[in-house]
Amino acid sequence: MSSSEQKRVGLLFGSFNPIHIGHLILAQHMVTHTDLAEVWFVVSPQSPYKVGQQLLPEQDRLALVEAAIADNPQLRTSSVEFQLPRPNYTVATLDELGRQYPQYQFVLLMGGDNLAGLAGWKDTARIQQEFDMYVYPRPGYEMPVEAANNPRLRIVEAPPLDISATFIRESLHAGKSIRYLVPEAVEQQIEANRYWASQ
Ligand SMILES: Nc1ncnc2c1ncn2[C@@H]1O[C@H](COP(=O)(O)OP(=O)(O)OP(=O)(O)O)[C@@H](O)[C@H]1O
Ligand SMILES: O=C(O)c1ccc[n+]([C@@H]2O[C@H](COP(=O)([O-])O)[C@@H](O)[C@H]2O)c1
Repeated sequence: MSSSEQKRVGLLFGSFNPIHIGHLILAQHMVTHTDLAEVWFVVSPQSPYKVGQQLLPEQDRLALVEAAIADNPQLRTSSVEFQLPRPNYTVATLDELGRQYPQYQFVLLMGGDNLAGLAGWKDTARIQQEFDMYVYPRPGYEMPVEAANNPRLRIVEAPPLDISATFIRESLHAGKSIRYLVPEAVEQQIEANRYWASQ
């Protein structure tokens, strides 16, 4: 199959601790306004940049992502990293997905904050050579100047959203509502399980 015939699938890697509408709007924007047929949310049990941080167990984070996208056929979850060594280096996951799905062409999706840290990732040069990357602007993060020199990188102009999982966890710790910051099904699941509850 030639590369022009392959289905293009966007991969949004993240801790999703928890998933929020920033992730969902990013994914939907990419599926609607680019050549991607699908976006997969790849839940990372352990980001190399979050070692030592308290994270909800990965199965619970995955369940929240599944609840968030259940009614959207263009969005999917992937738990491929659950079986891979930790911390989860994205290059290893991309190799594994390439082995499992040779029929797809994968594109990396990320927010501007992750692009700013990309130079410090494992095998950055190989990732940049082998994969197209679509970047969604994130308030507070300038696009690095080197980004302009990468022919495989595309900055997708999209409405910026100043929403983070950190803010959601802090709101829950403080006993504040997270209504509209996450889908209703996610809010209900968080409440029912008292994730990040104040006491
Ligand atoms: N509001 C947003 N705008 C653009 N990109 C975002 C936004 N929120 C998350 N992303 C992107 O989604 C991916 C996964 O992010 P992650 O799961 O770390 O969420 P987060 O909100 O940044 O979490 P935390 O606040 O816990 O660090 C990253 O590529 C990140 O850049
Ligand atoms: O491969 C790396 O070196 C690497 C370094 C930092 C982050 N990542 C991945 O980037 C994704 C978002 O990470 P984070 O820390 O913003 O939640 C997550 O899937 C991490 O595994 C990957």
